[in-house]
Amino acid sequence: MATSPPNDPVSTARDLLQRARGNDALTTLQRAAGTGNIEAWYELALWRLIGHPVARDLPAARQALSMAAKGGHADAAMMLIALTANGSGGRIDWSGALNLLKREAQHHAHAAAVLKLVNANNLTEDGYPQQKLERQHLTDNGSVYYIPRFLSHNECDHIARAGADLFEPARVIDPATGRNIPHPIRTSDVAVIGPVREDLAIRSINLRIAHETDTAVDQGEALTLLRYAPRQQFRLHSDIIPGTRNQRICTAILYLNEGFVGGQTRFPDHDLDITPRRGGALIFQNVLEDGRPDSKARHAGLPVSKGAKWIATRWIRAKSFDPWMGPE
Ligand SMILES: O=C(O)CCC(=O)C(=O)O
Ligand SMILES: [Fe+2]
Repeated sequence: MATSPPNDPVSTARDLLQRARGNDALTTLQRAAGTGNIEAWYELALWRLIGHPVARDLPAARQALSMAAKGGHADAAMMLIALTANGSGGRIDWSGALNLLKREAQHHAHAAAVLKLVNANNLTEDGYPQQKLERQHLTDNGSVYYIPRFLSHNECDHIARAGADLFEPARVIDPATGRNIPHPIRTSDVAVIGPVREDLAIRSINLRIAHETDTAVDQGEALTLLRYAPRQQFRLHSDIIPGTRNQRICTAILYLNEGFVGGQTRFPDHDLDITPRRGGALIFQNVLEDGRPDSKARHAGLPVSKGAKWIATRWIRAKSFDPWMGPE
């Protein structure tokens, strides 16, 4: 049965795409965008970000987001602000992004909430903290340490919300069969808070992690949200990636909640169990001074037996890491 043709340009374009008429789809959107249709600009921006059905072009994506944002598109504005701050498709520009957010906050409640989170911190003009936080060394050589007041409770809630709609069960490709199978080690649900979702509250947290670990912010992989339901766990493992040229030198685990049963982070070789406390950050080195993997850094997220455990992990590489490239 024939369906009646959709009458808005975005639906029309998507419909054309479904029928493998990519060029017509693009023309439809570009025409609509030319008449000031902000949904068409937004859709064009998404295509440029995703890299389908057109090539990925981050500067062009930002241009399109800017057009949509100027017309009042709230999601486009938030994405533009994220990309401006993290330097996707342009130079890193915290203060430019903050100015955009201040303007946006006058019209949209979500932007106002993010601005409030950012303003609760005393930041440099590049968005970094002014000083380091109090830390507790858990090993003699300082390879594992804990920062009890790393996040405010509002920041914990914000991180949890920033990725919650993206949760999916952890999976890996089975090398034997090539099939996508449940992850044998990590049974939690995972959600990656990538560069497009790195709003200024998330960005300021990523900058804080860089500051505390004496690393450059672009060494960090995207902040990843993990949620463990009862019986879920992260079995004993090392965060090291075998054979990579850009090793995960250290890891920051942010504890977003408490009140569940179980779920401690255990380092068997240090005889260390860390009980998650809301707002705390556990940071540890995965490599020795000479850069070789530290076998004692292996650790586990013990099974949760009651309630849900929420954390956010940032794995930090030896050199800069491009969040727009897939895993190597
Ligand atoms: O859940 C935990 O406590 C450990 C998480 C972990 O090992 C990781 O995210 O790499
Ligand atoms: Fe780990």
